[in-house]
Amino acid sequence: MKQYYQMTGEETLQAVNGSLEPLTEEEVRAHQEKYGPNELVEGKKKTVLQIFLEQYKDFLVIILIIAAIASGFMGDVESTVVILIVITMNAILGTVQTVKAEQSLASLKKLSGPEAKVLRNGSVVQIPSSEVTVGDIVMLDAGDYIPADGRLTECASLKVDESALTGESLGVEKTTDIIAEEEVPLGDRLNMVYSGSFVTYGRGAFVVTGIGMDTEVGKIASLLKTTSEKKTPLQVNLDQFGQKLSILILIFCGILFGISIFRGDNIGDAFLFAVALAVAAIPEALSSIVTIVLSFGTQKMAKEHAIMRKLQAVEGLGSVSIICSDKTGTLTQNKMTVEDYYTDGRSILAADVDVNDPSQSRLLISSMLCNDSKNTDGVEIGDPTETALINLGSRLGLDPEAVRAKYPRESENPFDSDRKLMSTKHTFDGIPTMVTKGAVDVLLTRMDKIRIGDEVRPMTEEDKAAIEAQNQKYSREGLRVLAFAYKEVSDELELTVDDEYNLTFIGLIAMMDPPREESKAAVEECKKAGIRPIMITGDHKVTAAAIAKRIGILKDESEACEGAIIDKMSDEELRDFVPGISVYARVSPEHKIRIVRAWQDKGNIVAMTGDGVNDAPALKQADIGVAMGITGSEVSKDAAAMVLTDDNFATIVKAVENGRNIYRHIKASIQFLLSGNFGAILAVLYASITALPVPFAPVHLLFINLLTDSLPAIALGLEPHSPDVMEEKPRPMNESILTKDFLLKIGTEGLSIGVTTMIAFLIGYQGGNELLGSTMAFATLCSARLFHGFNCKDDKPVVFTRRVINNKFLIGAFVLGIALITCVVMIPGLHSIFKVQTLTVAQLFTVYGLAAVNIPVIQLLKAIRLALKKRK
Ligand SMILES: Nc1ncnc2c1ncn2[C@@H]1O[C@H](COP(=O)(O)OP(=O)(O)OP(=O)(O)O)[C@@H](O)[C@H]1O
Ligand SMILES: [Ca+2]
Repeated sequence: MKQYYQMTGEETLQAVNGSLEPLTEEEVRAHQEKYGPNELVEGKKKTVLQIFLEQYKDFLVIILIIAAIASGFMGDVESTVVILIVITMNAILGTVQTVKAEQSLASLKKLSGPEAKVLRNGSVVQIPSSEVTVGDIVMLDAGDYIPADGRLTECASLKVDESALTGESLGVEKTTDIIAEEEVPLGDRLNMVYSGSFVTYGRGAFVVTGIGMDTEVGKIASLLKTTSEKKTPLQVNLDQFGQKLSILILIFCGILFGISIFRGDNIGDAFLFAVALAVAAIPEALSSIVTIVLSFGTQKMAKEHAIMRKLQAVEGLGSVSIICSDKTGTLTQNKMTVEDYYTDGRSILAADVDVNDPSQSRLLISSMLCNDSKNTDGVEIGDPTETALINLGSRLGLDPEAVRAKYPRESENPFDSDRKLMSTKHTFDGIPTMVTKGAVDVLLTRMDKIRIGDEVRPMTEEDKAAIEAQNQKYSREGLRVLAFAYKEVSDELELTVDDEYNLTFIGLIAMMDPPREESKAAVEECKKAGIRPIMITGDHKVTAAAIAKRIGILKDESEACEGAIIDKMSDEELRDFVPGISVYARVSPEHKIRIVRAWQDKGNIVAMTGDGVNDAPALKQADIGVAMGITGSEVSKDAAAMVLTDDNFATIVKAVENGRNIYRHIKASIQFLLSGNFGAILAVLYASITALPVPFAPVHLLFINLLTDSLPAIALGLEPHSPDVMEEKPRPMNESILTKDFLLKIGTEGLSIGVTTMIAFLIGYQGGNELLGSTMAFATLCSARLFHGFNCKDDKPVVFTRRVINNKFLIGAFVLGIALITCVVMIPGLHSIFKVQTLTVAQLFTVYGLAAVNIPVIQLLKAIRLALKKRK
């Protein structure tokens, strides 16, 4: 059989579609059914049952179950049953949380999945790559990922990076020509494109011949390692801490067990208690709390237009101290309108452009031809710089499609932001001509003639000075300026970038791109939060500085520079240079990487935006690479940690706020769990030192730790976000979550909980009634920890403010927990199961009272800690 590369594009289309027409709706559906989704099959997903069983995986829980069953055989069947029930309920709770977290992460993944442009019903539409099917015509632009394998049908300077498949790191130049040979290796099939590679330059289109596992990458996909979700730095940190803590707790429980035996207690009971204490006190849930809080937090962020592609980055957001942002579209609206024309040595308001004036009409027509944008009934497709140009034409009565039909494009050099130029070839009145547009400073070096009216003459120094002066004038007003030029060429010439010399000047077009309304406030917020905003743009320095001044990024012109100036600097020099600069203009992607690195070397966490295909390395180098969801290339999105669905600078700042909040909530949740556990251990320790009876039965500890404590812990993770996180400085990047301050807090708060618990025990035990003592201790410990949830909401005293009641989950967890513990001690039927006795109303209120004391005491501790901190 003939291979696709041995056929023409048409033959291929005929072969896969049975016709030369693009697929119809029905054919698309039929093909999707026949070939399945365009996806690489990933490793098997865990079932809910597997997740449930994993909850029991913990070694200690298994020991506990064995101990409980053993003690059941020795007579205490009720304890056994209750312990099993409590553990099962805990496992169900864990399963529900895990499944929910996984679902929300999966939906996040879907949101940030790759997209492709295909021809459907005669127009180009953007669809998820997974919906591309065999026979589709896919359109390619620089920066697009190739979503499937296929035969090229159209090719304009198309270059493709196929390194993922062939290892060849240089871009491969593609053609549509037939290849006659047989058995051509992958890398030499120049008329084919393959899934997994991406376009580095130019444009093209291809007909899809293979999707999903039938593609060349699909065939090697089974060889590729599936990357499992990496743990975040915080999780690694917590896992290590958890391990150390577990060892300490196990040693403690071992000693306790020894003491009990020494005292002559029942070995079985003592063992069960020691294991239960270990299970209860070891915080094995720490790293899963992080996952849960992150998954809910990222969902909130997605609603606020920031999609996190890497979970690890959420923590990093809180440490960001530098945000490097694009100008066009991110700080500005990217809604351009033409303000001014400059030709024949004078400037003309856009509204006054005269289509009958030879120079003005030449400029207008050139601007519509050397242009890839479209405006179909108000729907703009393409670069706003270019839509602005055709919109002006339409307003002046020239239909862009009619103009393009009259002077069809014969050849082209696509725009790229390194060259800052674009050229197309057309025939005007029988004369083949190349039209070039681009940055004024670049074009000025390429022009040697000027056209005034219908006359062409050599360009003088005065002409150049006049053009440059006009450019400065526009730029100072914050306008974006493009220059236009042309050159007569030979009929058969296929354009290359080497042709863009010896041009004839036609004129300038100045466009307005107003700053976004929210940019100024966001810049201010950054500064308040200890974050330095920096503008990095491809645009002209004067334009960039004018806009930067308007939104508060720049105070003085001296803080603006051109990217080229850093070419001459060594890395050390650059490090000393960057603090003085707030605006980098005419920047190339290589400059971006160096600027990021310089700031990182100075100990900063850097967020950097990027949209182009060449920005991917800078996005990867930055701690938080930020891609543009609307205008960004697929390659840049793939390299980024975060994608903005509204391309807005203010969204980055909002994401930082969310990141800081999420981190704070994780910390609160951990503080809650650890201080409560510590309180319980202190109570047990006190009893064993003073030779009092053990204050709790095993089921008490399990009840608290596995049931009533888990809900407030999650609720604290879902605390409403507070804007005051933006009043703090960025968190130092390698600061461990377990700072001395944090451990001190856990220690003192645990002490307060432990003391109140033991007071309750002693009150109940007064008359030697062990059961009453342990009932009161159990009920107090349980309630105290529920109250303590409110203490953990904030570092500052919040309890006497309205914020105390703003978390409905926490209130719900509190009410439910108090109701449960009250039922346990007040319903006689539950007593033998839970090893408690009925409390009198007075005793019950003693319990509540002692538990509640933890609020004023701990709030006072906070106030003292804050005061001490201030004095320092
Ligand atoms: N479509 C185009 N055709 C020709 N020249 C262009 C085109 N778009 C931009 N330019 C020129 O190239 C320069 C760089 O453009 P580029 O897209 O890299 O950055 P930008 O959009 O101006 O700024 P930012 O980097 O902030 O998004 C522009 O200042 C302009 O002079
Ligand atoms: Ca840009």
